[in-house]
Amino acid sequence: MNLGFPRLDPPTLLFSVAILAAMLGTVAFTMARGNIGSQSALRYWGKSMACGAGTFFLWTFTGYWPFIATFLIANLFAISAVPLGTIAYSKLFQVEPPKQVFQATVLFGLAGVLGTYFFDTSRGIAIFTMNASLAVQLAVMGHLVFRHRGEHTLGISVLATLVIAFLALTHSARAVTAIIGNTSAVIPTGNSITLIFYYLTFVAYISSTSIALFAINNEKNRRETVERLRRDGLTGLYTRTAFVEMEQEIENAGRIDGYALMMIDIDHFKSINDRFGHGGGDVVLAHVGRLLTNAFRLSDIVVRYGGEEFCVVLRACLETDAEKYASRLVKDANAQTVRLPDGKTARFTLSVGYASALPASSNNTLPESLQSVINRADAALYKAKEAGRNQAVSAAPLELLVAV
Ligand SMILES: Nc1nc2c(ncn2[C@@H]2O[C@H](COP(=O)(O)OP(=O)(O)OP(=O)(O)O)[C@@H](O)[C@H]2O)c(=O)[nH]1
Repeated sequence: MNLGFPRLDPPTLLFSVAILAAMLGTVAFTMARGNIGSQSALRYWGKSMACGAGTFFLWTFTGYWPFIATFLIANLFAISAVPLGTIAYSKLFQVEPPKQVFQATVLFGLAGVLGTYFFDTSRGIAIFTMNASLAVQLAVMGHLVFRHRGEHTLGISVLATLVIAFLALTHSARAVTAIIGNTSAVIPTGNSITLIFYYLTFVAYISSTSIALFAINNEKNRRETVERLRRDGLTGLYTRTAFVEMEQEIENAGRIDGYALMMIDIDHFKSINDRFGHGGGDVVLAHVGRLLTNAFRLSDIVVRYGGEEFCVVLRACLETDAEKYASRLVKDANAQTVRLPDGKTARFTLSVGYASALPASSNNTLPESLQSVINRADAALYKAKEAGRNQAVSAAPLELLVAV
């Protein structure tokens, strides 16, 4: 049995890497069709892989095809691949890509190549500008992937970062050797162990970065789907089921910072439905959903609790602030007019019952359950309705309820 290492020859490897990059690019373009949210990111990734495939494919024909293709165009593809890939990651992470860095590196990299092609300047300059630019581009990409490594995609993100960093170091080393005198032209199809090593690193690069991008995209889709299922279709607010799932988290956070809770109900909503039809009522409900979303902080939890009843948890909110916010909400609702699709305008008022849950550090001995706070706010809402609606009423404190 021969246990020797199989012979890997650079031309076959080059061709195989080109096919692998083309395949991964095709997968990205195909996935882009079904991923509305990440369409642009996946398309950029497809373009990046296409550039990679183009570079390696053209290098395969070094010596057979014209120099303009195997040198000039191949290097143009090579210097564009990493920026396109980094833009793909930026789109996925919803951050601004460092466009100026890419413009500068593309121009710098190509300057040496154009010099060699048109003015016959030293190959060493082209080797330096291309490799130095690629090293910078890869460093930027690696930094981005590492900075946004998610909890669920940690392993593949770290692996991709390590491979990107290694490739960046490889290009830096080549740039340095070009400065200190090794300006000999590299023939991509030449038989050298260094080339084989470089191409294998490239296999690791395109595989790990593609898998990382696809995995991050999957995770993003999963999170968005879960989030969508937790939202009410009409108002976009959390559903009651989602609210119940947050119970433990609200109670735990409340023990440290306390919170206020409001139960909010649209007054005489049945008559709004009677006057404007169920569709008109739906438009008013959606309007109230937006009003509540805009009225509170992003960290607060706004829930469609029932048909025309809403619940808001105001994190770390003092009793006096809760009173202020509840009164302001009632006042704001009074000032609203809702334009309906048939041109009519509807108005509405709100009744609010609010209660405060104190943090564990205050005097109360046993922390109050979320359900108990809801019950107190609900009782206050009932009082607001009884007192004539269109007003906010504070709930009886917990101690008083216990004493009764
Ligand atoms: N358009 C629409 N109406 C809904 C929806 N869910 C519940 N409703 C209606 O909301 C109305 C609630 O009526 P009630 O509970 O009697 O209360 P109200 O008329 O608001 O009176 P008060 O709460 O006492 O001020 C009912 O007519 C329900 O049919 C919905 O998703 N869309």
